[in-house]
Amino acid sequence: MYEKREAIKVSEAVARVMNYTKTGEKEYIDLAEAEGRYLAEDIVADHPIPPFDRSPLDGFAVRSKDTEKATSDNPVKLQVVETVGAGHVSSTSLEAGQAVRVMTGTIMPSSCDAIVMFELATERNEGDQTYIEIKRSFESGDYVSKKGEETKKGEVVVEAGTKITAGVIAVLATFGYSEVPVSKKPVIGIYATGTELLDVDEELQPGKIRNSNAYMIISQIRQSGGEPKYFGKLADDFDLCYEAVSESLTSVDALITTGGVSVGDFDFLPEIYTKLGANVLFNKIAMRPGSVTTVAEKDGQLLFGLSGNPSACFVGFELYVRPWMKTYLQSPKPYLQIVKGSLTADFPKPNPFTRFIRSKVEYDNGRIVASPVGMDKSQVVTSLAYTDALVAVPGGTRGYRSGDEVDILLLSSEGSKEPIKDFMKVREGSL
Ligand SMILES: Nc1nc2c(c(=O)[nH]1)N[C@H]1C(S)=C(S)[C@@H](COP(=O)(O)OP(=O)(O)OC[C@H]3O[C@@H](n4cnc5c(N)ncnc54)[C@H](O)[C@@H]3O)O[C@H]1N2
Ligand code: MOO
Ligand SMILES: [Mg+2]
Repeated sequence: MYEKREAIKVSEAVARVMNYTKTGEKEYIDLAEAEGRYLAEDIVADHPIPPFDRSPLDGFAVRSKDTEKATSDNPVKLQVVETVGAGHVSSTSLEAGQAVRVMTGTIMPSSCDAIVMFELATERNEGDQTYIEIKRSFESGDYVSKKGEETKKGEVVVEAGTKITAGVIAVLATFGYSEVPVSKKPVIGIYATGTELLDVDEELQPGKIRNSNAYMIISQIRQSGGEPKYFGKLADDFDLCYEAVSESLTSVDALITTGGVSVGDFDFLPEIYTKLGANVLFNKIAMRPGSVTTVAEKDGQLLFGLSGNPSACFVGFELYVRPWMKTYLQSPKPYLQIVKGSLTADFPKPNPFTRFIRSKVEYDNGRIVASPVGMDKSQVVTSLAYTDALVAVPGGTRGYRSGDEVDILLLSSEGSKEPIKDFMKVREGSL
């Protein structure tokens, strides 16, 4: 029997999901494997950077007071008594009128307090002695890269929840993290439901289509920092689906199903949630695509019932699964980043529900513009290939014109700490 569903707002649906956040445990992994993972701890500098006063130039380490009187007419002459490369420590205690030849990165010789770059010194040999002439004075500290000038000991250099990029890896290596504390990846189970589904390597048959959603979701989970656990596809059979869903819950942090959440005769997810005794957080959202996206909770574990329609499934993941996963990974920015930019094409459809137009963002004269990438229907798959943003057209509007300023949800940005609020309306009347 068909049951009418109450549509809730997108912001409310996200908030209900986020009432069930968890954070992953900490584990240690090899630095070389750490890219793309999320830090489980603040990284605190256990030593200053630079760790010692050093020369930032190839040149000569000098005692500044020896250069006090140097001018172009009256150059000061210093004797070069040693050459030291980075990694070595000067063994000389300098006397007045002496200098040490040093390379970039060399620890400052103890009795020197300034660096004169090669370009500012004239070198000459007299017998077996080398001398330099300097035509200007140097202050104490001139051109010395001071210990701790970049980072003081005890400073937090990277915060917990940060995604590990090449730059973070450089910092971790600097501070000796051969093993990196990261949040365990949330294990997200996936079931694709539908008797019509073929495996990717199967020939098409009448009435059947290939299962694209499972592979799309696997990729979305990885992109959000999680570990997909694909259980396979299920034919539309209640007992089969119930058993499979109920059994899988023991081995995952959350479960995604795709398909079978609407009101069709073979849409079994709603009944499965009932039989499991799960609490349905919502089963209708005032959005397109993905209005039938359903989320249920059993003993604190979430079951994301994404739509079978590919675009609806894609959008449902980005809006509801992703922030939950990012919070598991301790990201301080779990929500989708929203920016304002202009639309490059008319979008004349009236919208009772908020519409998320699959789009691609680009920069035009320094401004962000979003171009819709294909047919705007829930069942469409091909437009997803170019989608890296969703343009939000709020419910109650009569469509937008090219050039209108709109809210753009960026899918390839790390995220935002601000939860989704109501989207900006350009106009309420007809075009
Ligand atoms: N009477 C009504 N009918 C429908 C409503 C409604 O409100 N009243 N909602 C429509 C909307 S909106 C959507 S979205 C779909 C959602 O359907 P389900 O989530 O129940 O998904 P299915 O019925 O299983 O499949 C829908 C569609 O998607 C294809 N599909 C399913 N799984 C996959 C997959 N893994 N890979 C690729 N494509 C998949 C499936 O073949 C169907 O064509 O319901 C509307 N109906
Ligand atoms: O849930 Mo459907 O995708 O809104 O079209
Ligand atoms: Mg259905």
